[in-house]
Amino acid sequence: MKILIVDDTNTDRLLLKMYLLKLGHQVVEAVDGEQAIIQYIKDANELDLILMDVQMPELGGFEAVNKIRSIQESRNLEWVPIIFLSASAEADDIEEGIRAGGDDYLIKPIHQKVLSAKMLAMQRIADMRHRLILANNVLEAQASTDHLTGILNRRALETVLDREVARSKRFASSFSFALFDLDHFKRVNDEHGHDAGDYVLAEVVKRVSEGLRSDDALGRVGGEEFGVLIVNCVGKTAKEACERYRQLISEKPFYYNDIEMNITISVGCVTFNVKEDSRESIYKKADVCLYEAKRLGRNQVVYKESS
Ligand SMILES: Nc1nc2c(ncn2[C@@H]2O[C@H](COP(=O)(O)OP(=O)(O)OP(=O)(O)O)[C@@H](O)[C@H]2O)c(=O)[nH]1
Repeated sequence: MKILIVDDTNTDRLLLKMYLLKLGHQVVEAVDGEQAIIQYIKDANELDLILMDVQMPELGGFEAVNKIRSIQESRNLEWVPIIFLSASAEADDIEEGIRAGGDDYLIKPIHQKVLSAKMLAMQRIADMRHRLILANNVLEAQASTDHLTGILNRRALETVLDREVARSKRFASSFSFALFDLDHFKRVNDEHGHDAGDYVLAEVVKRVSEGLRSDDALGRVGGEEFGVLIVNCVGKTAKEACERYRQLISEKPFYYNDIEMNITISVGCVTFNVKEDSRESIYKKADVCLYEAKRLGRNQVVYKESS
């Protein structure tokens, strides 16, 4: 485990450090409450345990832990178990420590056997926490991914759009947003089956992805409808980017088993107006352009400066 020891008494801190090193743990040190807070902010994602002395000058252990817990909450940092170390065995002190945000309390001087037994228990908690963090990462990735194509799903694309809208408003910069939809896709399913349709959807994503720049984001917003956030790109250049996506789909046929299919897309694109647009308004405007592209005969791009 990576353990933060907080103690203003050098001998206590060094003795504890030597013992923990002997048990195979990694140790970082802080000599007072303030340093402990700084160290926690720096290492929150790596720390497995904090051992906190209670009686320290300036910022005492209880106050330091109180602050650590509120920083953890407000900055959404990792929870780390905290054990207080104190010469006082008073029930009131133990109660105050746990209320301040500590998870356990050891009375000094700490018997080596008690310490090593506690470390064993903490190791189990640390292992469980790591497993939970890993499982959570997997779940988060799954919750933001479209299963069929592997790109962002609608919810995740909206989150990316929200971030870009906020960035644009802060820096008075702009971006463009495109919605595209496969033309007469129902026919693919009807004539060649759902598997062929699924293949086409995945292949469309592959081809359009080739035309994206690294900061752009592509997401599947509906059955056969996709959204593209085109960053730092407005006007003629945005329209050209959409033309590129359109051509990547129409320029060569799709093959599924021995079936040849000619696929096209219609694209609606708008540029974000910093003064008046929101995520919802730009989405609606792109949708109106897409509808226009369909109405004009499909396989084309309709681009409008947002006004
Ligand atoms: N294979 C497959 N088909 C899907 C999926 N999601 C939606 N679809 C199909 O997409 C088709 C959409 O049909 P429509 O909304 O009529 O649109 P369209 O045929 O593309 O016609 P236009 O958009 O007007 O050009 C329907 O047949 C849906 O079943 C999917 O995940 N896989």
